Amino acid sequence: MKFSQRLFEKVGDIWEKTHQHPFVVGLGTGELPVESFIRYMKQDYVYLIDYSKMFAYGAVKAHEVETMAAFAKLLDEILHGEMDLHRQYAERFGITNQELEETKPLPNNLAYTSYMLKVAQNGSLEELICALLPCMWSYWEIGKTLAETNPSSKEHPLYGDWVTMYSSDEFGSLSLWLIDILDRLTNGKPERELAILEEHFLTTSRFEYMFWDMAYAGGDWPV
Ligand SMILES: Cc1ncc(CO)c(N)n1
Repeated sequence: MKFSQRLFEKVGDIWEKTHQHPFVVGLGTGELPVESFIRYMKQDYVYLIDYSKMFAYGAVKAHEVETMAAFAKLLDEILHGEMDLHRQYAERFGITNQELEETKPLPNNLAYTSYMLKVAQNGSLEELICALLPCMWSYWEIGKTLAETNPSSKEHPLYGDWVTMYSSDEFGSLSLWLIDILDRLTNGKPERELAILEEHFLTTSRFEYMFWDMAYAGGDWPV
């Protein structure tokens, strides 16, 4: 079995719960309260600033020039493509770019990005990919599922752009590219090393769920 298949099976229950989360369901039906979406968009913007740095670290950790170039290109695409979606949404709500950038991360967001960046700084390329992959892969799964189960969700006046971006083949190709690198790097690795990689994938899959929960319900510092 390919290692990516093993990972996918390992997090099956967590990802299923993510698909059933009221925030995710509400994005598809259009019934998500707008306050939750605004909180999500602001939190996700500062998340993406750290997330984009994962690709900079990817270029540092890569073993081949072609892989370095692909990570560098993706860094640029996140800063100018994916984050444009958030800037456009913000503009509709009268939120400036400065306000977006100055968003204080809520505890779950901070914990999530700190974990990912720690793995990127201290770990191997395989570890970095395993910490990063649930982000893009689970979003693609969500985008595709929403577009399939609610065919009109891509047309929704507010959430349609979100569903369109994350269900796209272009976005999906990022996951497929990382999955392919990971399967090549892990081929023949001892179980001891694979278990560490699996743990990163499991941890960031849990953080993904917690991010939806935070976006939906808040979850500020208790004191
Ligand atoms: C929290 C989170 N995970 C994944 C993605 C997909 O890039 C995103 N924008 N935000």
